[in-house]
Amino acid sequence: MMAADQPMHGVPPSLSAKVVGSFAYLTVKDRLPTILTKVIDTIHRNKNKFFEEYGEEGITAEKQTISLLSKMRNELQTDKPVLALTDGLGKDIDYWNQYLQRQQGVQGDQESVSWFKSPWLYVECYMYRRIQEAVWLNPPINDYDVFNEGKTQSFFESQQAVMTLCTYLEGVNKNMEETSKSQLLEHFNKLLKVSLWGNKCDLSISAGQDNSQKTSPIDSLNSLEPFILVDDSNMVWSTLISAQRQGQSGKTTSGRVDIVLDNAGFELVTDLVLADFLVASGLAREIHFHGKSFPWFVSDVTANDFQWTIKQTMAANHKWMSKSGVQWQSYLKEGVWSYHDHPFWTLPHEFCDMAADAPDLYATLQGADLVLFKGDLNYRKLTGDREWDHTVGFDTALRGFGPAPLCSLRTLKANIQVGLQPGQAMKLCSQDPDWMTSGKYAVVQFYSPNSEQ
Ligand SMILES: O=P(O)(O)OC[C@@]1(O)O[C@H](CO)[C@@H](O)[C@@H]1O
Ligand SMILES: [Mn+2]
Repeated sequence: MMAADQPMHGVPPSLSAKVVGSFAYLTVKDRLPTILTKVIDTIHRNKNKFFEEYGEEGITAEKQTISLLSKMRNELQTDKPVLALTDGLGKDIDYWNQYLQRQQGVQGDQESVSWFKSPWLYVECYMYRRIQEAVWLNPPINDYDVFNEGKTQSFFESQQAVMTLCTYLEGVNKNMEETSKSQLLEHFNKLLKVSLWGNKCDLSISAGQDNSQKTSPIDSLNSLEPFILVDDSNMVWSTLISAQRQGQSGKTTSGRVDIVLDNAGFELVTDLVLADFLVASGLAREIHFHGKSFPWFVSDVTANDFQWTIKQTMAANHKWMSKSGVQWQSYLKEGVWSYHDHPFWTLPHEFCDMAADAPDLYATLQGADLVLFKGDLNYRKLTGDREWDHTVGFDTALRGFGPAPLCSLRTLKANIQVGLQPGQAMKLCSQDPDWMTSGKYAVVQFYSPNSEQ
């Protein structure tokens, strides 16, 4: 395993809070402590609930969890060394602690692996793992999701947009038989872009503030088009088409699409709608969703969020929304859709380490005809969260990661972006200095290991 920031020929250094004034620095200095404070506040506000459920034991657990979290906030703010994990509960402990040791090896003995001196990707992931450690160490509240309130609220606040989207989906699916290939392509493009822009709605960039979708997601697409900096959607389409095979009976079968999910709330609904369309249109035979095994980066999808969202959609008092929910539930039941999680998704590793460090997950992804990676954090892990030149190819930044044809659907919320045209970044910088971190711009960036020379 390569630890982040390891000096390697031709590979740029990791983004880090050690660059004072950088986005990484501001995140570690301001956004992460704000998120921690909100977590502490949420646990405290739920004190009565814990008491009602568990009596005095619940209160003791609440106090101890808060005390561990305050201690961590203090370590962060005073740039203390990153500590080894001690909960002994997760299957991931050895990976985290080995990663810390390697990081120490990279930085050398003179400099400690501390919050502001280490790679941003590492310390940011580590904070979420330590939040989970604090919760896990404190039964009986150890299955409490500290981000649940924000995720459910963001779902309810996007109701109007969800209804619009499900109504649109119904219109598309109802006429599927008579749909020409060019109309199908048009629908595909729209729903792929809806899923792309759904990524604007994460709660980590806003440090937990409301960031839900209020306007019609379909109507906004045209005006958002100029903000897509790289648009490889035609390659996603051709990958799906070339995965289609003629069976012996003359029936066409299509490929398997894996979606590496990002946020719950509106973004998840956009992903489910896209997945529904892919299956209903015959562009995909099977969808595998990949989520997180514990609460992560404020709004990321866990198994619980996934099931809850489908149940809520089914129970909605809106004809097309509930119809969609019922359909999704039956796709799951029939195995056309499936939900998976793997500890690797909640490790700090760059994806180029996956083949060596999580060979089982790598092999799973190799079974897909197309893997869609949602969101900013997945993009950071795809590209290693490094100071790449903006004109470096996506394939170069992937550094050998390529289990299957893949595509990143990401709105830009961290200062990393590869695969741009010469001069494109400079122009953006002069027009809009925050272009990499505001979530206003997006990319649909594709790579296929099959097209390697
Ligand atoms: O992966 P997501 O949900 O699109 O974004 C997660 C995110 O908000 O978290 C970090 C902020 O701290 C940024 O890297 C990134 O923008
Ligand atoms: Mn996220």
